[in-house]
Amino acid sequence: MSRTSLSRFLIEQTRSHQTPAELRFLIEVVARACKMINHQVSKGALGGVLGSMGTENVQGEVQKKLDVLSNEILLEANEWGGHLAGMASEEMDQAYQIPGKYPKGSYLLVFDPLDGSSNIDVNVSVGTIFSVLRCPDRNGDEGDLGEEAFLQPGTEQVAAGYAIYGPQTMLVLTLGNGVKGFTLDSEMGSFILTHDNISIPEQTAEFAINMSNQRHWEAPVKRYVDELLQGEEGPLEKNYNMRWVAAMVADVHRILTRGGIFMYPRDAREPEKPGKLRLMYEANPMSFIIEQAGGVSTNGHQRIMDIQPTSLHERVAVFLGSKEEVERITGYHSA
Ligand SMILES: O=P(O)(O)OC[C@H]1O[C@](O)(COP(=O)(O)O)[C@@H](O)[C@@H]1O
Ligand SMILES: [Mg+2]
Ligand SMILES: [Mg+2]
Repeated sequence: MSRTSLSRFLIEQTRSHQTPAELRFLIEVVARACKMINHQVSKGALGGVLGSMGTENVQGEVQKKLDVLSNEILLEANEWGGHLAGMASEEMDQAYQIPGKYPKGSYLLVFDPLDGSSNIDVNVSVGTIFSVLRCPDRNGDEGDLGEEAFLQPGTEQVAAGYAIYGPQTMLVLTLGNGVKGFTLDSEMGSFILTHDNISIPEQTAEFAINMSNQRHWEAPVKRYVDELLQGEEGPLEKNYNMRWVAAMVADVHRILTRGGIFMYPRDAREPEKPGKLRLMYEANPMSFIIEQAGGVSTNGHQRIMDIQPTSLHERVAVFLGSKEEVERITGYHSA
């Protein structure tokens, strides 16, 4: 059987003028970093990588050892080989400018180095999410690359992807022309194309939401989930199943595989924040992938990828997945 590795797929993309060589190298470097993170994650207690660092990130969340280690792996790999102007991450207060390289690199890399990190210590799937933007032309200004360069709507992404470290390790990627899934062949050390043209069914009977927050939700979300729970006897006239892995990567991966709707709405716990998930390095890359697979992604009011970010660590409400259900809950927000 002839197999297509990620490298071969990317070379073909470049040959057919769909992906500039520089972007190809950048994706290769990110994929290599994901393999290294996978290796660290899989060591578990044997590698002394479980547990917390005793530090907090800029968002006041306790950092796990693997959050910090994964961030360092991505930074180090891309600093030297990534064709980048800068990087930004969930685990860093400020954007990071590639030393001495600017303005050579044409791209910006934004990432959540380890998503679902509360799952690490209980041996449940986690992942890495990334998004690639073009570095804006700064008209010869060689000063510090500030946060503003990164504040681009999701529609400006040139690539997005995630790695999932689960029973199988996979890399799921979009370059803006569909979604491909690659499975890590750990004996060969290569990602192999196993899921060509991933597409999400328009209809679904499966939802994902953290139900423990129900009392804090806004009225449209309460109404929608109440209708889901009524099943065949309710207005939606079918029975729904529920799943919640507590790692966006794993919940989105399930939706790409068999459909579904994922919701992390804003709620009354922290009313000043418009949701829990981060726009730049969780919601935007996942929305790009979901849309490229034929799904829909909104914040209840508008398409997530149309939102103009105002800060690096901005949060957003997220409703994404199968078209019919995402459009239904989005409609309830304006009813
Ligand atoms: O624990 P909760 O509130 O259900 O939140 C789960 C959500 O939080 C996240 O874990 C946040 O990601 P991080 O682990 O990168 O902070 C999402 O992946 C997931 O959907
Ligand atoms: Mg995350
Ligand atoms: Mg994280």
